[in-house]
Amino acid sequence: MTKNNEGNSLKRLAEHGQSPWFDFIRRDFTANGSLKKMVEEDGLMGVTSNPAIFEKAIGHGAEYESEVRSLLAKHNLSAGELYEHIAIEDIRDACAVLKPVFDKTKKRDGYVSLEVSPYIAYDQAATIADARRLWKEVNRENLMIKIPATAEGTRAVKDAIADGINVNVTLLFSLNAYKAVLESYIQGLEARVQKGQSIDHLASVASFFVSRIDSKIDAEIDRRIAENAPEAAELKKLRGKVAIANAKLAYQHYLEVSKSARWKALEAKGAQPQRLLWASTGTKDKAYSDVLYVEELIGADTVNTIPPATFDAFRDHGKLRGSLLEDIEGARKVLAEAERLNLNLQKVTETLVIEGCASFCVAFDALLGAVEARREAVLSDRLAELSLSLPDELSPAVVAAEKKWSEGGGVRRIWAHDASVWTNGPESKWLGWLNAPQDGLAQCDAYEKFAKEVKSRGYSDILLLGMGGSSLGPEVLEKTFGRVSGAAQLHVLDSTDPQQIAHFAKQVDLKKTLFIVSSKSGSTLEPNILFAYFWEQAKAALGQDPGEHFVAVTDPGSAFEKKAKDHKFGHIFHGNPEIGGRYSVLSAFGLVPAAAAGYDVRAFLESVMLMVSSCDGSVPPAMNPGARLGLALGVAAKTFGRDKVTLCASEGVKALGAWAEQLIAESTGKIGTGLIPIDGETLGEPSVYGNDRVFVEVRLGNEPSNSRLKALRDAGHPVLSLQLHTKEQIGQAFFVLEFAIAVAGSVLGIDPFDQPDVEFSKVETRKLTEAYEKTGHLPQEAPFATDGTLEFYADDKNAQALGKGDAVSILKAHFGRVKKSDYIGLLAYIEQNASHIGWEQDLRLALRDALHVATAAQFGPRFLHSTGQAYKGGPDSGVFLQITADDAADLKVPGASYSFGVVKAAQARGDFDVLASRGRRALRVHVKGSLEDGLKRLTAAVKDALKGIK
Ligand SMILES: O=P(O)(O)OC[C@H]1O[C@](O)(CO)[C@@H](O)[C@@H]1O
Ligand SMILES: O=C[C@H](O)[C@H](O)COP(=O)(O)O
Repeated sequence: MTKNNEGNSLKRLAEHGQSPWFDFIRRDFTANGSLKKMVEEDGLMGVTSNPAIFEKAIGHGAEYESEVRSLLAKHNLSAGELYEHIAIEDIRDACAVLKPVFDKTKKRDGYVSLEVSPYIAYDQAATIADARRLWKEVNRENLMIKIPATAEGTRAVKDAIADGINVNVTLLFSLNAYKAVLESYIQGLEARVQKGQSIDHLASVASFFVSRIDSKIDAEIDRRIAENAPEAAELKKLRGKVAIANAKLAYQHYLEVSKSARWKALEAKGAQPQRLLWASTGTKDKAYSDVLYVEELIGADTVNTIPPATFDAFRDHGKLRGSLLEDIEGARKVLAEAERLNLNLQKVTETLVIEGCASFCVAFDALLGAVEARREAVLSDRLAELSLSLPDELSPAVVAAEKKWSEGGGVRRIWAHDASVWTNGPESKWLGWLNAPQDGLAQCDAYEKFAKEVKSRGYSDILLLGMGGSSLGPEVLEKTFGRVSGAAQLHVLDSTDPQQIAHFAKQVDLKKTLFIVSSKSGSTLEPNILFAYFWEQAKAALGQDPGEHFVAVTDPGSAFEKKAKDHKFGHIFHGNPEIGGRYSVLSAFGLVPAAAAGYDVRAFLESVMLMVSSCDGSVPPAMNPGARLGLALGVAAKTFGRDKVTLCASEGVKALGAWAEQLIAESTGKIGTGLIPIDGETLGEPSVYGNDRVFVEVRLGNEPSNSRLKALRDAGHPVLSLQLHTKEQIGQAFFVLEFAIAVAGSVLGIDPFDQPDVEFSKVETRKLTEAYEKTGHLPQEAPFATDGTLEFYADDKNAQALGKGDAVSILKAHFGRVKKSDYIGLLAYIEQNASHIGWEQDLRLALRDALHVATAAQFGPRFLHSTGQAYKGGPDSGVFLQITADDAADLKVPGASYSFGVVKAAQARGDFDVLASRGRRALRVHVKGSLEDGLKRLTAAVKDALKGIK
């Protein structure tokens, strides 16, 4: 059929039964009337979008900026949510412009297509769920949901059609795939008919891609011609021919099915055919006509979605003829020839689907990354910022890891609770922390009511009793925010040291103290015995049962919950059993003490939610602070041996380090691997560090960055900086670090949510306290050497390695065992007070500066619930000096035959036994008599010993 080639060629496509659609969308184009003009003047009958098209529009179009700003002014939205708001609005606007076409053509044309997330192209259930969601959200009858024609997508097409959703099936390249798609469409219609539902309002197109096939096949032809293949001449003849031939045969299949009795039956019930839509019709090879893939594919009951340049070109010089039915035999020959010449169209089309899905994912990543960048710019200093300064060797490895995570959907899988991110173990049961801030906001009324009540009761002090995750978070909050005027002072006690307990008991006014006993499990020894002690103290002070002055924070059904009920506690707050202790700060374990101390829990959580959204599954790893930080930490440790995570925080948020220590060590330090956190080690010159360090800086406001960090950066050490603009953003730091450590755990190949080695010390301790209960004393032990008031203890293996000399010689032998990339752990079972902290600092810095290794300065038993896991289960690079002492005074544990002093001694010995049983290099020094004198002597001996170590 030859037609007169005059007038607007685009408009005249209709004469051949073909509908021109536009493969483009952009807000200003719709808003300024350009789209409408095309409808009116060019006979435009539909619009298609895809992730790449939206990437170009939203990612680069300035017109979206104000919308991002106004959306964020009203809600906290993630990049994914922002994108969807914007895209849906664009799609709806275009739907409005096309609605007259839709009405005029009686639902045949006038559609606007929106694609499901490209990330789920191989997941039938997720695809259908996304299709349903988008269909509902957009809520326009002239919407088409685009679904990729993977095997899974093709199956989802049937479900979507059966649901009454208009579908545009995209990324179709092969005849076989097309046949399956058409079958799916028909089955979907049949399913509706069977259910007695109407089918006359439904529309579907099958987007058959054209130019991409030629690009692939032509490239192979060119390669073989360049290699002087003997069949070069025949190959050359196929250039630019295969895609069109392939499309023509697809159309033949369409015509055949249209004639079938099965189809006629549906047609009789009002079914519209699933038209073939020629996609990818922009000319990629400049050697071909710029309207090639329009001119050669004109035929009845088809659509061509044309990109802007091709649209203009066709309007300008496109020629019309009914090309689609021309020379079908010739098309068959082209394909047979391609087969004979081994161009392997089947393989090419399979590859193109995979590549198509992958490239839409890349485009979507770029789009979401661009939206996230806009979001960050708008939120500005309401959001903490992460910046990574990575040395040359580490940087590409981290970028590669980000790419791998992007391709593997790691972040999305975390949010989907997919345990295969880690070891495919029980991890999915420990991800409640991801939603803790949101859950906390939902419970804010209860926290606020509690806060009011605490205030109205006029407490002077709040004493929190707990260990590890139950104490470290509240401690950070107290040290960071301090006392709120008019509210009580929060104290956190996490020790069995009798001096320390007595000190706390003296510090508070027992009559006006609210006690918070925090224990997830409810079975941890320390909070239980501390509760027993302070219950008695409060009772004596108040002269009555003090139940109403006690609050429990514990997981539902725990042993402590029962105790709290029996003791008629004023409040019992439940934790979430799907959150481990070290991940619990943004749940009741942090929020209850925060509320009691008068902190604004709601504002705090609202700020955290901004970071939650930054770490969302929609934010590509390269832009996602949680993923970036975690990948940098994981890769630095795993591939470059930089496993000493050296924490360095501004004065105002310095307390964060102790919390981060537990998170890092207990989460990652196991099965011989892990990150070793180093907190509070004053920064030194680059010369005192080995290449096993990564520095994590947490900066607050305008507090200057530690000047030494610059020298460290210059010396090639990685510095990962988190800039907090306000103290409140410490909540954001909690979340981003939690996320990062989960990611690092994946890189290390471990389950970051268990703590397999902690239990061992508890067992050893229990054995010792039980022995005490029976015999009235701890099992005898003898030092292997004594020097004045310093007694040295160790297992046989360590003792033999250290010899029986004086303190200096033993310490020299012990620290002489330190090798490059080891770390030293000082584990002091003494009161944690300013003077002892200073003493430990002095000693650790002397060790670091002499031996150039990382040093950890800890107090027992507190660290047992924190870094203790890594010291036992992590890499065998620790050299430990345990310090114990005679207690100047002791305190009885009510209801037990032992005292706190005995518990502490048993804990130290249990800890040592496990270190020794793991073959760790460990030495215990016990100070007899005056502790202060003994500590001085010990420091002097260590310093002397260091002089003799090369
Ligand atoms: O809150 P709980 O159950 O008393 O546990 C306290 C701490 O003890 C540990 O289980 C380690 O012993 C930590 O993981 C936890 O934070
Ligand atoms: O639906 C339309 C397709 O997404 C589009 O035509 C793809 O074209 P391309 O191959 O030029 O990317």
